[in-house]
Amino acid sequence: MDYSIKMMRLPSPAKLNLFLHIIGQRDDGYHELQTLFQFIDLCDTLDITLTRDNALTLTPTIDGLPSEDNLIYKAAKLLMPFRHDTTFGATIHLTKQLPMGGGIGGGSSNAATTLLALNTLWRCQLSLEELAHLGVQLGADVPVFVMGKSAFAEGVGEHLYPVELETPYYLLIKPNSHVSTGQIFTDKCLTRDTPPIRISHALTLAGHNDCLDVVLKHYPDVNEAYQWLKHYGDAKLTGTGACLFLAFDSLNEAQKVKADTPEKWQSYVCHGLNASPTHDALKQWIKQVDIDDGSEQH
Ligand SMILES: C[C@@](CO)(OP(=O)(O)O)[C@H](O)COP(=O)(O)OP(=O)(O)OC[C@H]1O[C@@H](n2ccc(N)nc2=O)[C@H](O)[C@@H]1O
Ligand SMILES: Nc1ncnc2c1ncn2[C@@H]1O[C@H](COP(=O)(O)OP(=O)(O)O)[C@@H](O)[C@H]1O
Repeated sequence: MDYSIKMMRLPSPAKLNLFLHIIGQRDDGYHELQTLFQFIDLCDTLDITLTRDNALTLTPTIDGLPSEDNLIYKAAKLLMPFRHDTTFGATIHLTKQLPMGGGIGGGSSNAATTLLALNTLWRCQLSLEELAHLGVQLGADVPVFVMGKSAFAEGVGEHLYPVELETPYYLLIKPNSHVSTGQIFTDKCLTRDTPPIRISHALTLAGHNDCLDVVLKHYPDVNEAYQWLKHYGDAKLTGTGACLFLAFDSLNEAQKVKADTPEKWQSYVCHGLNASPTHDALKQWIKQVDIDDGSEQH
């Protein structure tokens, strides 16, 4: 297989936390969670090209985020020691669509997509479990994107149990606030003692988000959006916010509520997914490269 001048375009999806229970706190201050992750078909796009210059180039620069701090760059750096050939480098172009810092995991998803793409292009041959283990150093949400399946998660999000969930349409609303995850987890009023549930109950339980009350208290704009969305059904917060979501059986119903959404908030209609589209696209790419190489040899 000739990977010498290969270019890959992969989607990098967002996630929702359908519920997020805080069941305790570790000695190092980190909170023990039980959460249900589902992907949605709202995605960034990464164009990754293999180079032979042992360098990493990331474009464009995101305002206020130096390239070295971008999780894409950090993920690529982590994988460098595993390259088949030390001349391998990469250029990566990010087309950002996902709102940042909204609890939908865009940065973690971009990191996971980078690990998956470069593992193939650089012929590192790491297993998904090994990539997830590397990725958790960058953020607790990276492993679920690496593994690529909707999952019930425990620990800080690294113990994953794949599950098949219903796949409704969602209306996703991004209030204008940027919620600080650290601030929410250090709030004295945060509920940290939700009784643990068994995985067998994860799919039947309505579930809740223990961060909701604290986020609503600190961020009036999120509170306003939540009170508004609640009129239409069981509105939920994803992660530590600021994004809110509501499930619908039909696309039409979701679009109707989107049309009513005040313009001051970004809103999106999307579809729940049980498998990450990154993995589907990567499989397609590998198949295509095999076909191309086969036809070149004849
Ligand atoms: C809450 C979740 C749920 O999916 O998602 P997001 O809202 O970020 O999407 C994640 O677990 C977010 O994990 P992660 O992305 O690693 O958190 P960071 O932003 O690095 O955390 C910022 C700070 O929050 C605290 N923190 C974070 C996670 C956790 N389980 N317990 C904590 O106490 C720590 O003090 C940490 O330094
Ligand atoms: N590629 C990236 N995309 C988005 N955010 C990134 C990226 N790399 C680093 N970050 C940083 O991570 C923070 C959290 O981003 P994101 O994953 O979008 O939100 P959340 O963790 O709330 O779901 C951003 O505010 C930004 O500073």
